Amino acid sequence: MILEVSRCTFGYRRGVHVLDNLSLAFERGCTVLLGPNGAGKSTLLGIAATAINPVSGQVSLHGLIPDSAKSRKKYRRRVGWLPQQVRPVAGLKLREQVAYAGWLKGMSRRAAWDAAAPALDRVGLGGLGERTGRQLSGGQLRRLGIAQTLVHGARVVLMDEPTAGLDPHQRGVFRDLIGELAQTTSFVVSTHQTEDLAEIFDAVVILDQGVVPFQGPVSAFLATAPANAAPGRLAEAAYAGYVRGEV
Ligand SMILES: Nc1ncnc2c1ncn2[C@@H]1O[C@H](COP(=O)(O)OP(=O)(O)OP(=O)(O)O)[C@@H](O)[C@H]1O
Repeated sequence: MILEVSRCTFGYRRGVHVLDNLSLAFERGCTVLLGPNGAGKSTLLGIAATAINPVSGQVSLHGLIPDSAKSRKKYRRRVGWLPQQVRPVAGLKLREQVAYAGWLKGMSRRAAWDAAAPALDRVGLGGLGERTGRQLSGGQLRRLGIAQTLVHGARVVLMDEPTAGLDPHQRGVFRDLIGELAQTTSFVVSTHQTEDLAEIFDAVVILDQGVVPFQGPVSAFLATAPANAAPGRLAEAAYAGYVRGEV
């Protein structure tokens, strides 16, 4: 058990809870977070990243609870977050942007600068360190976002729809990268794309209207697909059996 969300409640409007007393544990490895639009996936990832404070409940990483300035800083270095939009920082070259991300997480300038080059290498952007973020494609920008989490040695990286809007080739590049990085880093990835699920992920969590109707290994998830489901669409068919639709 690595990243735990315990009895978390949160709503954007008074009296309307997106998550209500939700408890969930993400295991080591790659977990895909599925659910319909408005299910609360981004909210859950935001809480796990400590970008959103729940009204009640807490998160923890290997028992580390981010409930003080010091523990929050430590937690945020270990838990990276890739929000839906990775924004290039105006005027910064890629290595500078990655180093800046490390510095924001509390690394010294020197350590962040030194760690930025290998982080860019790991995501396949090593040769582009002199470019600025504005010169990158959508897929390269997502990879830059991952480098920004690797630079400070995140053990878990939370990603919110990282492949949305990417063409099939870039999706493939991204999938291969996650496969490689998963040797050393755990991932929780929210997505609406169910194809190729078994190739990338170890576990599935489904969130629907703030509750979790399924959590378990990919094989157990696919086994719940109806017997008449087409072989290439098992994940889609299994998913359809759990969700009630848009909120
Ligand atoms: N900043 C906000 N202010 C008010 N309501 C919000 C805000 N962000 C999200 N919501 C609402 O909270 C609910 C959960 O949204 P959230 O973005 O967490 O869902 P999601 O599962 O990530 O959806 P999607 O798959 O469409 O990205 C939705 O009803 C949404 O309209």
